[in-house]
Amino acid sequence: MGLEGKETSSFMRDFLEKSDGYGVIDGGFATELERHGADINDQLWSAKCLISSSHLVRRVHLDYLDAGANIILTASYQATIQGFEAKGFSREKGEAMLRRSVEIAREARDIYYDRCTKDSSDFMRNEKYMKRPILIAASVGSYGAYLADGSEYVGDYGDAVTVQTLKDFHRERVKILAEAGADLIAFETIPNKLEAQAYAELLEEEGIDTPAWFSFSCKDERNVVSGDSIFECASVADSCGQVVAVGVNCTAPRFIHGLISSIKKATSKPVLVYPNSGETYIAESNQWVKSSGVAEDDFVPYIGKWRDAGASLFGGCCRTTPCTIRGITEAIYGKLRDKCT
Ligand code: MET
Ligand SMILES: [Zn+2]
Repeated sequence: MGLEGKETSSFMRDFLEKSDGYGVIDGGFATELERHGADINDQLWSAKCLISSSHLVRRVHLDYLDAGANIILTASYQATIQGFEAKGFSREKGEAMLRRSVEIAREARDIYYDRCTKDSSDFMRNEKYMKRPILIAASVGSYGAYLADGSEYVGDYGDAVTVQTLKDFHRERVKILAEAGADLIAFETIPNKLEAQAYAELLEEEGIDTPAWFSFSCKDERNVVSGDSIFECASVADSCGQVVAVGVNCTAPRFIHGLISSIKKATSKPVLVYPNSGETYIAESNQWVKSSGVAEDDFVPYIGKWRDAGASLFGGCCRTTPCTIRGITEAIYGKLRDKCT
């Protein structure tokens, strides 16, 4: 049975209230695995590490928790039953790996809490902060991410792909992740309105009671990568009862301020932003390149401005690191502490 509407809608607000009004999301996950030497140049991308490097997945989760994140996303972004099957795994094994992604993140949270009770060596000596609530968000990448050709940065699936195609593609995975014990489902890097509609219908049809967030990848201050307007996309998220936060990820920092304003016009749900480093992904060469003439790898100084514009949850996406997240934590909670004293 689904949660009562009120319960779902207050989920994120309750969490934010317990976290002094703001949330810190983790940073780039796949790119951080890569920085640790993982070879993820693969159709499964970060999910390849679920097969043989769960220790590294857990380590990256822990690094983000140590940096102050209070929401961590699982390594399931590009983990799909179809993708595992294409690699020769049985359906059961594919499903087990999806569940495993949630389990590893939960293990990291347990280890983190356990360590915090024994050790207070970090800058977060504040006991209240160390015992902060931490949410595990099961990451769901778009259909374009499964295609593994950079489609999530283009958003044009062609006429043959309909809402029904997308619902059928995502259905089993979303059900498994919802039942695996995640606190919420993070629909990430959504490239068009069609996929947002598919997710909304799917959540409704399956009566999924795990709260969800919808996060879009955008190409400028007003439009998601397909060209659909962020206002319309955020409106789809707004009308879905299970959606507890709406925002953007894997988008250049320079567009974030304008995007927050557009999203605020479409919804009163909490707004989340976790931009990438501002570099552009080139699918053919599997490389990230600097956008011409713009230096913006450090967006931490803008966090206060984005907060003033109305965002409540902040983190990083591709090519951001635990160092970025530490900066965000200090920007948010440092300021709040000043306010209280
Ligand atoms: N949570 C995913 C990651 O950081 C999002 C990737 S966006 C292409 O790996
Ligand atoms: Zn990203």
